[in-house]
This record gives sequence, structure tokens and C-alpha cells, in this order.
Amino acid sequence: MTTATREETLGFQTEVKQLLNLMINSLYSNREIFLRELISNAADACDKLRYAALDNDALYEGDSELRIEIEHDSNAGTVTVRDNGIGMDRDDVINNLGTIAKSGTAEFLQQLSGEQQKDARLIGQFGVGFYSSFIVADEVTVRTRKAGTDAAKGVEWRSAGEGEFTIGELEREAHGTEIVLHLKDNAREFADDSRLQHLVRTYSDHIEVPVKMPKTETAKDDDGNDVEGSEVTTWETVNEATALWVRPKGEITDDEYKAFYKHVAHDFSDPLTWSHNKVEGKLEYTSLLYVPGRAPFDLYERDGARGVKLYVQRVFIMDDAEQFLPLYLRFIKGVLDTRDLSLNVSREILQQDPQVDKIKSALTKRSLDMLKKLAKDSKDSEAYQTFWNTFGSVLKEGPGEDPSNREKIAGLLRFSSTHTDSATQDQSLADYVERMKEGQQKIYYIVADGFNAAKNSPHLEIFRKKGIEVLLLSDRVDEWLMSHLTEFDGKSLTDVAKGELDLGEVEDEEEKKAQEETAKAKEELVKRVQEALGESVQEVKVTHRLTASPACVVLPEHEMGFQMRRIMEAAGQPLPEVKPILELNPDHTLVTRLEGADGDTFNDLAHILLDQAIIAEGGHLDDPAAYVKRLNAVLTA
Ligand SMILES: Nc1ncnc2c1ncn2[C@@H]1O[C@H](COP(=O)(O)OP(=O)(O)OP(=O)(O)O)[C@@H](O)[C@H]1O
Repeated sequence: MTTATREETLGFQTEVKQLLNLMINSLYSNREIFLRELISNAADACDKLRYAALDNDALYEGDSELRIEIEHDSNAGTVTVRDNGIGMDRDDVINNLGTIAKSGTAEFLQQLSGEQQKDARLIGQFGVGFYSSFIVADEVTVRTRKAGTDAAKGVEWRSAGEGEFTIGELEREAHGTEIVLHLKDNAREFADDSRLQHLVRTYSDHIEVPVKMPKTETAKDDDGNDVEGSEVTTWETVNEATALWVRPKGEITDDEYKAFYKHVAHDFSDPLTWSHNKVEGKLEYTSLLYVPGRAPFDLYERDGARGVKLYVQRVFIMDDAEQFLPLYLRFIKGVLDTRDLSLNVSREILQQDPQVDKIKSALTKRSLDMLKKLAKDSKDSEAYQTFWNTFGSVLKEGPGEDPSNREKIAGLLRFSSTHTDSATQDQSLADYVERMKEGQQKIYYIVADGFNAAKNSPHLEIFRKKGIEVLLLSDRVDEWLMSHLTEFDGKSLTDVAKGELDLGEVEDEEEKKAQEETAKAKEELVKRVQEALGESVQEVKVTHRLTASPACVVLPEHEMGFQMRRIMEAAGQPLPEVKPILELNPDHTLVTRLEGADGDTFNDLAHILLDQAIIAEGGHLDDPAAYVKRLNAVLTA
């Protein structure tokens, strides 16, 4: 039954169809989330109207008591969620309920394998929103009108969630939105008073807008029987209806904090931790910040949503206010409510307001402290590790972006290391320092393209022999991180593949003397190799870093590392050529063989050693065919 006119049927964007399919399959056991999502959207719509009405009171159309109403009809099998918020016009409806605007969606959906498609957590990364209605409904009708427009400008949208929707015009007195779900046979349990009330209290208690449900009372006669025609229906508020962050900390339970997170972050898994603070004095604000338990699919998208929900004196101003947190904390979600900004603040004004910088720096500190506490409290639990595995590579952008908090961030970093030889990044710099050998003055690390390339690098041979720990770095951002993190706890951080090897006092005088003697004895060999390799190398040396490999390549101390070079070259950034230093292991049989060779064999062997060293470090040969040819010549000689 509909009164809509001039109906038109349109197709969903392909991504919507895919998402609907995925959701219906994977979220079956979490299906009650549909109600939270619809209430969340309705509350946002009320917030938006309140904000818009700051400038133009008329938008309320005489009805400024914002509210959400939930009704059901168990005979018809319907549930209705209604709000008197901002509403939508025809274009809004088509854009919001027919497409998904987030960039990267198509790629994300395509990447999901068959098994992953059934995994509720993965689809949850996406934020399911309005479309979750179709988990429980086989037909959804949306009736809406944008506040401030003519009653004739109402819109009706209908869909069975199967590829298309119908949209038509509707005369609608009330502004705001009404969503009617026609429940599937197996979901009719939701058309029930106590079930709905329970869900509202569980999921939406903290929403400031009152959520109301009808209560019908009937007068009784003296015998206790209903008096016919005496029914009176009143709308009762079922949620707490106070903004959660305004309430005193001590009165809020963990479950309430978690439920609020789900509303703010559009996530349906629990956060890892949160930090709720009221600040009074020079700055006046309340912040409630959360660390999510999983990454949104667009964490690395340039225009991915980030930032906090901004309120000024309890009035919602905007979502995703990114000016209050640095980029390297873009995973933090939450709310900021302040008295220090004016109600008509815009994104442009935020960029120039000095108060914003002050709050940003305070929220940054709060976030870092919250992470520190999570690390400390979770010594035995997995929470910090989950955080690190999920967001560690984002936090690694910190020391470069935010020098003033470098030490703090450094304390939060976790690495793989030769101490465990495991790809799990779970060792802190403080752990490393605690384990440093007597006489060791530096923190050593290696950067490679992959964990195995780092772990098996020839550069580590001497360190392993002497039992000196080396951090194994292989994330794309690692070299950039290390270029900004040169010190921790007074110890310098040193790349073992760059510059002269200096083990400090870990080596005794005798060892150093023996090395000098070997270097002298091999002077002639070094000269010959240098001549044979000519322009391909910067220098040839004898080394004592190696115990098992015949040779390795090293870069000068201040040169950009191999990993960063490859990333920049792949991004099309031309870089001046850098020639490696070739270091030879004087104790290796191949080097001894080289010493005894001459003519073409010497030349071939010298080139083979250089090329092998480049391969072992993860590099690409300029002329791989020449390498194979030389190797074959030596093998068949
Ligand atoms: N009750 C409503 N009143 C007004 N606009 C609405 C309402 N419900 C949905 N919308 C509009 O539709 C858009 C899409 O809603 P949807 O729930 O799919 O996603 P979302 O809330 O933006 O984010 P998420 O996918 O993370 O939940 C909203 O951003 C909003 O603009």
C-alpha cells in the first residue's frame, strides 16, 4: 500500500548489490544490529537538524522536540523506526540509499575470498549501516522529507534488496524519515515489545535523543476487564537519553562505553580501550577517545574517514573532524565536546583556530597515554598486541610527523628481533635495551623488503655469532621511521647494512688487531677485485661481519637505504645512482678460490660475488642473464 506517485525503478550500484549479498550471508547471527544501525542513523539525522537549525529556526517546522519513535505491528510483521531529524530529498535518497560513496569499496569487496565473505568481522570493517535492514527484512520502505522543504517534496523509496529500488514522490506532512521493515518470516520475533525495548536499552541507551515506544493502557472495570474504547496510547522514552560523555565516569559501565563506541565508530565489535576526560581551566572540553579492535578497510586510503565527532556545548557540529588528531593517530575514534569553539564553526575555521591546535596537542597526549596504559595493563593479555598488529604500521608514521612526541611514540613501538626470530612484532625498544650486552652502546637494526630477507641477511652473521640482538624491520614505512628515530634512551639506532661496522666495546683489542692484519694481508686481492668490478662498486673491502657468506653489499652511512630506494623507484621517483661497497669475507672458501684465480675466471667470480650479495640483500640485478652466464661458466669450468 503506497500513496507515492511518479514512481521510477532504478538499479543499485554494483557495490551495493555485492555488499547486500555479503551482509545477508555473513551477519545472520548478529542480525539484531539492524536496530542499532537504524537508531544510530536516526540520531545522526536529529543531530544534523539541530545543527542546521542554529542558523534557521524555521527548519524545525514548529516541532523542535527531536525524537526517535519505534513501533511494531506483530500481525503485519513490521517494525518502524521514525525520526523527526533532517530528512532527505530525492537526490539524497538516491545517493545515500542506492550507492556506497566510500572510495576503495569495490576493491575491498573484490578482495574478499569465498571464506572471508562468510566472516562477519570482515564485513563489519566496512560499517554496514542502513543496508543491514535487509538481514531481517524482505522489503524496506523509506518515507522521508527534508526539513524546510514543501510537504509535496516527500520521497518514498522501496526495495526488496535484490538489485533494484523504486523511488516516487510523496505528500508528507512531517519532516524527517520513517523506515518500515517488512520482516522475513524467520525474523518476526523482532516485532515484539519487550524484544525491541531490550535491544534499545542494550545498544542505544547512551544516545542523547530520546527513543520512544508506544504504550497502550486500557481502563479496567470493577471486575478487572478491559473497558472497550478506553485505550490510551502514550509514547514512553525507553533509553537513558543523556549523552554518555556528559555523565560522570564513575557512573558509566564498561558495557555502556562499548555500546557507545559502536554508535560512534559504526563498528560492531568491541573497542580495545578508551579514555574519557573532562578538562576545565584554560581549555574546556570533554573527550572520549577509543582504540578500535580492528582496522577500517580504508585505513590507508587518502580520503578515508578519520577524526572525532565534534560537538560544541553538546550540539553536534560535524563527523570526522580530522583537525584534532594527527594523521598517525587516524585510527582513534571518539567524541570531542568543547566550549572553546563557536557553534558556527566550519572546517575552514577549524584550520585556522589556535584553540584547535591546543586541543589537538592535548588529545594527542591523551591518545598516546591511553596506548601506553594499554601496553602496561596488557602484559599478560593480547590487547596491546592486537592493537600493534592492526595499527602498528600507522603509529610508525609518528616519529616523522610529530617530533615533539618522538620519545613517547618510540616507547610504544614494537619490533621483530633476532631475540625471538619471529615475524610477530612484539619487542619494545626498552626490552632491547634491557638485554644489551656489556659494552654494547648502540641499538642495531636491519631493514629489508620482507621478514625472511631481514632475518637471513648476511649482515647479521657477526651479530648472531656474538649474540648481539638486531631488530628485524621489513614494513614499508620502516626505513622512513628509522630516518626519524635516531636515538632511544640515549642509545643511537644503527643500521647494520650501512657504513663501517662498529661493535664498540663488544669486540676486544685482540680481535681488532687481527682484523687489521687480515685487511693488510688481503690488500692485493681487494685491489684486483676493485679493478675487475670497476664502476659497479664504490669500494671493495675485507670484512669481519660475515661468517657464512662470502660477500655482502653495504651502503655509505648517510645514503638512503635499499628498501626506501626501491619504494621510491617503484613510485616513479628518479633517484641518483648509488654504488654499493662490496665487502668480502676473507675466511670463505669462495674468496680463497678467487684469490687463486686469474684471467676470465677471476673476473667472472668477482662479478658473481657482487651479484649474489645484491640478490641476498633483496635487490634486482641490472643484467641477470649476464650473472647466469658467468655462473654457468664457472660451474662448467
Ligand atoms: N534516518 C535518516 N535520516 C536522514 N538521513 C539518513 C537516515 N538514514 C540514513 N541516512 C543517510 O544515508 C546515509 C547512508 O547511511 P548508512 O547507514 O548506509 O551509512 P553511514 O551511516 O553514513 O555510515 P556507516 O556505513 O558507517 O554506517 C547516511 O550517511 C545519511 O546521510
